[in-house]
Amino acid sequence: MKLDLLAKLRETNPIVLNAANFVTVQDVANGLNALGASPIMSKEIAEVEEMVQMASSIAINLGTLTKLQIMQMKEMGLLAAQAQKPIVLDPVAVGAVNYRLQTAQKLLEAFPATIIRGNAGEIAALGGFAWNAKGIDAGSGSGDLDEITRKTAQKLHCTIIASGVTDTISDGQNIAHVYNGTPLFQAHVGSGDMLSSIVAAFAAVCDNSFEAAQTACLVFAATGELLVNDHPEVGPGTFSMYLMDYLAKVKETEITAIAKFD
Ligand SMILES: Nc1ncnc2c1ncn2[C@@H]1O[C@H](COP(=O)(O)OP(=O)(O)OP(=O)(O)O)[C@@H](O)[C@H]1O
Ligand SMILES: Cc1ncsc1CCO
Ligand SMILES: [Mg+2]
Repeated sequence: MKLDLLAKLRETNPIVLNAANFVTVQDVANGLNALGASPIMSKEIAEVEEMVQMASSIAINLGTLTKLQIMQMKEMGLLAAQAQKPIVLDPVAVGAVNYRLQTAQKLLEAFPATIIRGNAGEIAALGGFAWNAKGIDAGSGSGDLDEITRKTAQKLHCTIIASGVTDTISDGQNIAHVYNGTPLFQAHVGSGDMLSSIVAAFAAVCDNSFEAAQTACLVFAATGELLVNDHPEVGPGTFSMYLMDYLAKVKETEITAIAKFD
């Protein structure tokens, strides 16, 4: 686990360009900013070229897509791939909405994702595995998440993160798990969107996408766990306030002290 990437991220302050969804856009921007990256959001195709040029990595979120936005996302992905900048895709609800699955597949035919971060229902859908996804939530399934994650990474030639109680990460060969977290992440809509953009921030400061993905998952999940340990009274509202505070101040040593991964 390369936790020293957190200091590198804060020193480098990488610009992360986001095609965000309109539900959680502010949490995504504030989460990136609090952690030490520099967020910028865009949905205008005319500015894509300049945006990609200035960005260190990009995060494409399918949460509230429109036909116009899909065109912009495709252009963003193509230009980022040409410039060899890391591309993170968050395939929101592709397990529940067929149009979204087809859109994600078309985008992935147009450009390669470096890392795809979704919940179990979303990753299973991309990999072609049976799962009962529920809207934006993971839903339920009985498949082996290690196998689903590894095979989906092989199929799509990228690093895959299947997040949840345990985050499962694979580059198609290796498998890693992050066991930290708190159920309050589920009570806050957009935890996954924040994680995807934070994955992009780590990918901006680390050439190895598998390592960047693991570190991002540990930093985010452990930060949530630390804040709940310090403030056991938090509910969904105060959790998200504290999450911003803790993303800004969390130290590598504090994460190391509670880290649970393999
Ligand atoms: N029950 C849980 N216990 C501990 N951590 C959790 C739990 N559920 C989710 N997490 C953590 O929440 C973060 C977001 O992952 P999640 O799988 O909930 O994304 P998501 O379903 O895409 O969320 P959203 O749609 O709200 O953006 C990850 O860091 C994950 O480890
Ligand atoms: C609730 C919701 N609907 C579309 S995107 C989104 C935020 C979680 O991704
Ligand atoms: Mg999600």
